[in-house]
Amino acid sequence: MIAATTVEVGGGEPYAIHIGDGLLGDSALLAKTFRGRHALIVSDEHVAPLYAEAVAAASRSACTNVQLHILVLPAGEAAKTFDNFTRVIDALATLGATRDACVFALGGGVIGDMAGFAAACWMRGIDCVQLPTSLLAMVDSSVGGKTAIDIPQGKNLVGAFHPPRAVVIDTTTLRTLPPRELRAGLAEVVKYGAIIDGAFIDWLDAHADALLAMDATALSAAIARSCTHKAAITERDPLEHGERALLNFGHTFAHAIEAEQAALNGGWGAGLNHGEAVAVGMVLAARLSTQLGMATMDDATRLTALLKRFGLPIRIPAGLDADALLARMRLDKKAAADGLRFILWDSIGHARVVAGVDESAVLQVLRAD
Ligand SMILES: NC(=O)c1ccc[n+]([C@@H]2O[C@H](COP(=O)([O-])OP(=O)(O)OC[C@H]3O[C@@H](n4cnc5c(N)ncnc54)[C@H](O)[C@@H]3O)[C@@H](O)[C@H]2O)c1
Ligand SMILES: O=C(O)C(=O)C[C@@H](O)[C@H](O)[C@H](O)COP(=O)(O)O
Ligand SMILES: [Zn+2]
Repeated sequence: MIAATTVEVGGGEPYAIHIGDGLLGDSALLAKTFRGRHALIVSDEHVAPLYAEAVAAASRSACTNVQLHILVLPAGEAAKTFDNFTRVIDALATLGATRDACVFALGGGVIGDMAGFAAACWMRGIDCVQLPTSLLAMVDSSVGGKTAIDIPQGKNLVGAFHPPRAVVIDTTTLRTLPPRELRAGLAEVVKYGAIIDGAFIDWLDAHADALLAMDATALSAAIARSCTHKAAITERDPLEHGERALLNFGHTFAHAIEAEQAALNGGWGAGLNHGEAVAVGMVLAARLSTQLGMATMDDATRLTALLKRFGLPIRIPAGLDADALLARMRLDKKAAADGLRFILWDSIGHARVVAGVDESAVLQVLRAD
């Protein structure tokens, strides 16, 4: 049994991130996060059969007259659509959810983003408690309040900032997570080391085998350190006016890869998943930093080696065209009138926003892969 930890997120809308074993069944904890009588548990077809009943039981014992519904959506990136968003809204309407209602987002980042967006929109904003069950959702998507759905033109293009009421991370749910999804989550863990915590990269190097073997102590430590970074950055800059953009390291490339794969292969989720695309994107961002004379090639090589060790892809998938990827990047949310903005680094652990990046340098990096 690993000792439970809490990371507090301050600012205008403070909340707590609870990390520990078995927390989904902790009715006293759920009672603290739940104000009203209506509860909608939104989950997916893989996660709901495993964990939705535990959350429902805890909600019923937290509030004896709770009106509760469990909505089960298809799993995976292809489900992060307007249609499924509408299904969440319909479920809230059918439940008769009042302003003190709560949406419990039980699943990976897809469910967290989509259910969170519905909570942001219903009656202009009701509580959303994030109950992440994938490593990626535990270390990244459940914290910070970015919610969204995908549209054919790009990832997360329709969404809102809506901080959760609380985040409850039950680390025992990782026991059922498929290995590929564990590795995808490790990509976003590596990201924190890459952007602001070089010592974390040393730690990840030293604990890579333990993490891949699902060692509970190593995983809990990685989750807590990642959440602490994400909490601190999003507390200081909740709406991405500045520093928060660092969390987008690798994402200009990753989102272009994900969108282009979707266009060529018949929908979102084809090919690399988000974490895998971020791994490739971080390698490309590191190489672009070298190309622009900001950083040495040694740092890019070290990052690439760590991602490879975690079983993550490090190259653009075959068949994706460099010009098509560049065109996708022009709709990146960080782009502005002065052109593309990338998160690049001076060295491991020292990233910054770079505006007005020359497209020819980007193309050179894409073509060299
Ligand atoms: N809002 C943010 O700040 C933020 C941050 C990072 C990523 N994201 C978004 O998150 C999404 C990716 O999230 P993801 O990687 O969790 O993908 P996901 O939600 O598709 O989950 C991955 C797969 O694992 C399954 N799964 C999840 N937990 C499980 C468990 N405990 N046991 C068994 N199966 C389980 C899911 O059913 C799914 O098939 C992307 O859409 C990405 O854009 C958002
Ligand atoms: O929280 C953030 O800010 C991030 O950028 C975290 C990213 O890992 C995440 O993929 C996010 O959804 C990307 O945001 P977007 O604004 O580029 O869609
Ligand atoms: Zn991401």
